[in-house]
Amino acid sequence: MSFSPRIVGNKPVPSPSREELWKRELGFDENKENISMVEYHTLQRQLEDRNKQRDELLFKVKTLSDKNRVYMQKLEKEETTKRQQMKILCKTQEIKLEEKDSLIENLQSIIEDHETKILQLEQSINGNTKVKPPGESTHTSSSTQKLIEHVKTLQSEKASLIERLQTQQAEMENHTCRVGETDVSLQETIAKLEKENSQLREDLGKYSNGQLTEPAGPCHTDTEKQVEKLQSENQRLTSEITELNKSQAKTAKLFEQSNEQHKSLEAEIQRLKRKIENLQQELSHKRKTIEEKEAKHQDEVSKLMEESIKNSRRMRELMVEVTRLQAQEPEVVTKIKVVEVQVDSDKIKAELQSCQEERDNLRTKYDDAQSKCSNLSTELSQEQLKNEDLVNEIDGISNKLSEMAQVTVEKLQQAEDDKERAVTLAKRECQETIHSLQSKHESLCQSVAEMTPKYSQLIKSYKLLEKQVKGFPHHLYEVVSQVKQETSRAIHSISDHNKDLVRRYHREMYLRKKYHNELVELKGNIRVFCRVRPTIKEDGAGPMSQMVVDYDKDDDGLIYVNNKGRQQTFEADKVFTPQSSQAEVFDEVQSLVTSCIDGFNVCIFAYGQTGSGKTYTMEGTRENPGINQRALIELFRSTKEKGRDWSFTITMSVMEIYNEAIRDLLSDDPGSKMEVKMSPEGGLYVPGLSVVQVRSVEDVNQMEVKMSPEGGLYVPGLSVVQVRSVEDVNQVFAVGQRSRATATTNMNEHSSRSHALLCITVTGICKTTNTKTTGKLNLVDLAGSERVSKSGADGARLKEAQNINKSLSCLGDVIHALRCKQNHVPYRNSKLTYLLQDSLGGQSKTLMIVQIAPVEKNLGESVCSLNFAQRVRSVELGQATRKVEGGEEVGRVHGKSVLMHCLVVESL
Ligand SMILES: Nc1ncnc2c1ncn2[C@@H]1O[C@H](COP(=O)(O)OP(=O)(O)OP(=O)(O)O)[C@@H](O)[C@H]1O
Repeated sequence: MSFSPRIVGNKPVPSPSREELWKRELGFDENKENISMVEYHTLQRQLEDRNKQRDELLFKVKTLSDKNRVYMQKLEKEETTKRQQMKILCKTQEIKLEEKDSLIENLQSIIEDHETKILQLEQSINGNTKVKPPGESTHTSSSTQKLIEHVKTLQSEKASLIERLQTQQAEMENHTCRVGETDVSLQETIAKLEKENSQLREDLGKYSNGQLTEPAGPCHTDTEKQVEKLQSENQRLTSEITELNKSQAKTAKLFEQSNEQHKSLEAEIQRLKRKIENLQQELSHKRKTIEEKEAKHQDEVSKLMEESIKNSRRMRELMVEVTRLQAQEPEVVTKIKVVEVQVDSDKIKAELQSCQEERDNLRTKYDDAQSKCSNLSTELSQEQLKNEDLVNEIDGISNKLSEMAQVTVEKLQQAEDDKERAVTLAKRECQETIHSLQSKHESLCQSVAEMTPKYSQLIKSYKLLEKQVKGFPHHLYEVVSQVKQETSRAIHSISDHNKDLVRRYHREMYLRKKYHNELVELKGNIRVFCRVRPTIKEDGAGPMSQMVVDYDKDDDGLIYVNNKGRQQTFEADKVFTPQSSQAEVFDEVQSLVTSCIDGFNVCIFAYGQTGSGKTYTMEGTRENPGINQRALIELFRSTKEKGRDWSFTITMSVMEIYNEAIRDLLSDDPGSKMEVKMSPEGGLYVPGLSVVQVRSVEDVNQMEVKMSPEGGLYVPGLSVVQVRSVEDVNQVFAVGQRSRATATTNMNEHSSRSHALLCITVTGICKTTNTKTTGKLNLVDLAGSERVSKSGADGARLKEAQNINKSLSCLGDVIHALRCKQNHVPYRNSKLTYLLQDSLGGQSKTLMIVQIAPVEKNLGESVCSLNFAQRVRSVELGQATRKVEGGEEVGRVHGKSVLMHCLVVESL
């Protein structure tokens, strides 16, 4: 330690020595001798200890002053509550006393009234004792004595009640004195605590005076810290005080309960008072009636007395008169006088008699009065008895009142005792809690000392966390904004991708349509389907009925035929197995059928040997219709769908080719043969054929064909029926079937040896552009394709077979010529090819359904049919074209609009 000299003013002042510094540090005067190092250290230690003690004392003072404050508050509270309770008690007692006084006064006045009344009665009775019988007077005197006794007892009760009231007042005073004493004792304790407090302060002052030079900063901060820590303890103490308050509230509750009981007792007293009043009123009323009756009785008695006095006086007068008359003399005079006297005596006798009668009457009246008197006296005695009962009742009520007063006094006493007990208990509890709190406080101080480093550590971590938390929203905001940006970027990219996908999808859709159209156009060459019928009972049993046909699971265009141990593979555009339904078959031909609406010529053949299922595929059964009916239904549906922009007309003709002769199956004369002719304009036509639009079967049946052809290919006389619904179609089919059946002897045989044709023409006119399209759909159920050698026919059968073979081979030739792109296509070699010229040409769509019977015995024919299909399949017919009038494609197909026997008349 080194010190440099200080400059004070202009003079250098030497730096204080180490000893001086120590002295200053320890708070000694400069006059004190220098102290050694050892002394300094010991004094420093002592100073530290004293500081500690001072802190502790300060802390204690603080806690004590706090406690003192709390206790003072508690005491004040208790005092106020007690004062209030005392006030309430005093008031209630005063009210009670007042009530009792008023009651006593009332009773006294009643008694006085009674006494006066009794005295009056006694006086009145004494006045009448002369005429009354002696028994009555004794009775009245006994009743009055009783009344007097009752009054005396009431007075004694009153005196006892007054005594009780006085004792209660004395008790009240004692209680107030006791409360005052407790107040004084509490104030004394407060004063003691204040004294202790002041003493502690003085001690503190002493300590602080002994350490004047000591820096107060750190000590003050420590105490503050301790104070802060103890504030939490104070809170706990306050909670305990609230508990104490609760216990006090409990005592208050008890007090309230006693008050309630007191109130109920008061109500009972009130009720009894009312009852007493009622009884008193009744008593006074009865007394009044008695008085009235007594007065009446006295009047009557006095009247009777007066009358008896009057009578006795008259009697005496009469007697005197009689004696006077008897004493009179001489004879004449006496005679006269005797006569007179006799007369007078007679008169007097009569008078006497009347007087006696009168006296008798009076006696009877007197007797009556006596009896009335006795009755009245009995009534009076009864009334007196009643009075006695009332008096007894009043006694009982007063007894009850006294009991109740006693009970209330006892209860009040009990309540007071309870209250005192509760107060002492609360005091004891307070003391206990103070002790426990002191011990708790000590333990808390220890725990606080232990907790401080942990607390500082916690504060550190809290500050760190606070910093992190403060920074968290900013960080969160940053992250959220980043995520938002990323998500918006992702959404934008997704939406862009979606837009791209939509664009691509639209493009794909467009391309798909385009390619589909191109495919349909490419498929405009002859397409070949193969359909294998299921085995039927006609196939029989045995080795010849073995299945020789198999299919490829992966390729529905391949069919395998087991030809005597050698498996032959044939290709088709689609192979229908025996399990394939009519609907599945139609699904595949549907697009071809509907292309007829667009103005394409379509021809669908069913090719195959007899019994291979051609008719089943084309016509089907009633329950399971084939391509013919389904095609028409689909045409109706599609044309209806397009009906908003287009108006369509569907017409149909049904015909057959048998032995190279065309027959109109809708005609009235189906047997008549028809010819295909070319119109003068260069087309084929049937000379003499009437062309008319028919709308129903009836139209067909009734029509007269009169129109002459205007040119082009036509079948003269061919019936053309417009159909609008499936019902129309069924009717037309029925007519066709009927015509076919009537013309032949064996329908089955006939059907297998003739080609059945259903020609449907769909004419559409666009409502907006006035464009007209005409498409034809030819559905042909060919005759059986079996070879003549196999059938072994001769004569007519041979001719039939030859014609069939001819037409089928012609069909083959035409297809071959088309395949080889020969200049000449031999359409005219058979009626069938001639009729199907439009549908087999380069601008048409052709479908050949090759029917196969799957068993061993049909193997040869099946292989032949499949070979034919292979031949046909390889033919290239070129691109199909639409037949549109008023459009670009009209020129390409103009002049070929009339095919076979189908003549189309459009009424535009
Ligand atoms: N796919 C099939 N499912 C069920 N039965 C069928 C099927 N194909 C054909 N048949 C049945 O086979 C029998 C012969 O069929 P269908 O008469 O159609 O032969 P077809 O080739 O027309 O004979 P035809 O040349 O003599 O007229 C019929 O009883 C028919 O019901």
